[in-house]
Order: sequence, then structure tokens, then C-alpha cells
Amino acid sequence: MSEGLVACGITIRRGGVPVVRDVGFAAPAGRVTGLVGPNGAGKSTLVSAIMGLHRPETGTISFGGRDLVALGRRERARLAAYLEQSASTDERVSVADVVALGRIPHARLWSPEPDEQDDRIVAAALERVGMTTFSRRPYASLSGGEQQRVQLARALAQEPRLLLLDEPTSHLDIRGQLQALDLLRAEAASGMTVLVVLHDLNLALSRCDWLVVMGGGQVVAEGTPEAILTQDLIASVYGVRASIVRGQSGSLIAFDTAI
Ligand SMILES: Nc1ncnc2c1ncn2[C@@H]1O[C@H](COP(=O)(O)OP(=O)(O)OP(=O)(O)O)[C@@H](O)[C@H]1O
Repeated sequence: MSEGLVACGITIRRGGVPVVRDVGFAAPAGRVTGLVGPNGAGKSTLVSAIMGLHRPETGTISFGGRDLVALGRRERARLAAYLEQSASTDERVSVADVVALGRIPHARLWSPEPDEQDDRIVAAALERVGMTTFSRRPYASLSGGEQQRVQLARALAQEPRLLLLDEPTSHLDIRGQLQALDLLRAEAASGMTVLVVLHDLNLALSRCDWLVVMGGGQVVAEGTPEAILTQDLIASVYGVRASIVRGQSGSLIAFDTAI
């Protein structure tokens, strides 16, 4: 397996407080890695640091053996796409224009206008998220879930080798959630490294190849979902009593009560 994303000894302060503390993990290439943990665990801070939005006080972050922290903005954007928790976009533009933003890192300096290839990539990305018929609509006129699909298309249009997504399914209905995760799995199968922050542990259990669990700014577990999403872990990290129901088509977490 080729080397994907590797973080070692990452500490990040926000407002003077170390909210990510000595974090190390790996997200293998060709796999969907889920980053899970309760509110405030430090997931978004960690992911945004991978994109250079917060500078770690200590530690290293590499992708394919290259130091990501040292990369310039344009170089990083050609390598990695980031779907933020609440992606903001100038809402007066059309859906196709929003997706075309994903092509900016690939624009040639001497001819910055999108060409036919860009148009094809934008159209293909819209089709992959089922939003082709919305392409001329004003972005602002879309529902929250539709906007989230368009933002996913923007990230795909960037043709990244590393895709970071912070709660990309928070506005999606159950079908949309499964479609989005299956789309990420298909991208990973063609070699992309995918790191996705999720709150839905059943989605993480059924669709992620690898999980990193954070709690209190630290990584508390890392491994295959089946191996690490145990009753004890859910109780200690989330403070929730749950049982794991093993069925023929996989396992399911049945949540009982907050402890
Ligand atoms: N400017 C700041 N000053 C102090 N603390 C901050 C600041 N910004 C963020 N934090 C804290 O950092 C911690 C980690 O936040 P982060 O957004 O990374 O968590 P998260 O795991 O993504 O949470 P959620 O699941 O709620 O999105 C939180 O406790 C948050 O309150």
C-alpha cells in the first residue's frame, strides 16, 4: 500500500489552550479513514491544520512522504481538497460556478480561464453527486443538503490525491449519506486518500476502512471500525451506553442512553 497521510506528534493551541495534544495517526492511501469523536475533541482543528489553516506548535504532517506543512498554498491545493464543516461561498453565483472553483489550483498562469477540459470535469463532478440538473441554479437557492452535494462536487473537481471532509453528510438524508460515503469509497478505490470527520458512528462502522478516534484533544484509538468501536470505547469516549448488534450484513450500534 502506498503511503498516505501521516501525522506525528501534532500539538495545536487555540486561544492559548492546547486543543490537539501530541496527536499521531495514519490515513492510508486508497482507503476511507473516518475521524470520529465527541464535540470539542479537536477533529476540525486537526483537519484544518492538515490544510495549513492552523500551524502546529510541534509535529509533522506528511502526504506521500512530502511535508505538507511546508507546501505553498497553490501546491497544497493541487494535492489536497478540503470540504469544510460549513463551507462558505459567494451565494450569488451559479452551482456550476461553485464547482468550477475546484479547478482554480489547476489553472495555467498564462491562461486562467476555464477550458473545455475544466468544463468536462465540472460536469462530471456534478453528475457524480446527482446535481446535473441544478447546474444553472443560483447556489443560494439550494437547500442545505443540495449545497452540501455541490460542495462535494467542488472538492471532486479539484481532482485531489488527498481529500479531507469535515462532516460532509451533516445535511444529507439517509440515501444521500450512503451515496456520499459510497462515492468516497469509489474515489479511494482509485487511489485517493480520504479522511472524513463523521458523527454518525453507524456510517463510520459500515463505510470506513479505518478509524481514528479522538477524545480530549488526543487520539484514543485507531484501527478497523469493527475492532475499535466497542461498547467500552463508546462508553468511555462518548459517555453513552450502547450495544453492538452483529448481523449477517455487518454490525450495528444500538444506542441506549447517556451515562
Ligand atoms: N479560539 C479558541 N480559543 C479557545 N479554544 C478554542 C478556540 N477555537 C476552538 N477552541 C476549542 O478547541 C476545541 C476543539 O475544537 P474543534 O472544533 O477542533 O472540535 P471538534 O472535535 O471538531 O468538535 P465538533 O464535533 O463539535 O465540530 C474545542 O473545545 C473548542 O472550544
